[in-house]
Amino acid sequence: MLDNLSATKVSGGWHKQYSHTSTSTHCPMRFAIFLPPGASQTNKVPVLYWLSGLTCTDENFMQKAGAFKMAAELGIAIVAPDTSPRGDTVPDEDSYDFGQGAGFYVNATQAPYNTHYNMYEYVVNELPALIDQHFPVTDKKAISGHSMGGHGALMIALRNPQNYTSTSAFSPIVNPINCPWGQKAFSHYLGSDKSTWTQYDTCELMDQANATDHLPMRIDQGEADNFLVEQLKTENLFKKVNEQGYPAEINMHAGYDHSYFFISSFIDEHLLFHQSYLQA
Ligand SMILES: N[C@@H](CCC(=O)N[C@@H](CSC=O)C(=O)NCC(=O)O)C(=O)O
Repeated sequence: MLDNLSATKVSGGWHKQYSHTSTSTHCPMRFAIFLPPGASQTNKVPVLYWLSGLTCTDENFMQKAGAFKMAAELGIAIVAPDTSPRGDTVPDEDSYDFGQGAGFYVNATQAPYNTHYNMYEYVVNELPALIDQHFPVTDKKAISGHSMGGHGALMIALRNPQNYTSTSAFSPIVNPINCPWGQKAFSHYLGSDKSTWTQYDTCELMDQANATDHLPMRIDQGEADNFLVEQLKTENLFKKVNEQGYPAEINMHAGYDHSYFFISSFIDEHLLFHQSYLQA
């Protein structure tokens, strides 16, 4: 059952927030959806799933990205889930890069995280089924995200190419098994056996991708991003894309940092990129 928390008209469409009890994360989960003008059961629209980064909820992208005007024009719905399970019964840690707000889009295997921290299952299966059931959407889906959410979007698209028409990311963590954010999260959620980590690593997954499963991919990265060298490791993705001949466009931008100022500067280009595949 969906509980409607808010409904706000914007750019001729509607921004709505919902809560529901999740079978994947065993707690109430919140998500937001933008429905463009005219979306109805007789005029279904494609969906862009947006995965946010560390510390975010369903609200950061919706309030800061400035995506509604273009999404309304193109007739694309946008769905933004929360970034982790939440609540008093959900294990947490007093840090911004692990625990609540930092689910890393994996299915945790280690106690005490494995009851609730199943964001991979939630984003890949449960949420799209819920959206398909309750909203006027077609079966065309794209997936995008920022930072930890960029990792989630690319990784999920690489593992489930049949589910999506295209994928994109802003400032993604592309090689989490080799950066401090990823190593901290994966060691707690997945345990010390690093062979279980590679299934959630974009660079590793690129090595395994069949050419027939390649998806159109776009990445935008700010050159003044404080996290670029230590955490995001975009250069490792450049190498993989070249080695594998993966159809990814990686755009570096002088002067831009890691913030939503950067995302809002290029979100229209990402929506237009996805539009060309969603409407094909
Ligand atoms: N130092 C910050 C780190 C948090 C941060 O920068 N979060 C980013 C995502 S980082 C990678 O996933 C973000 O999107 N923040 C929300 C926003 O609205 O800008 C801290 O301590 O908070």
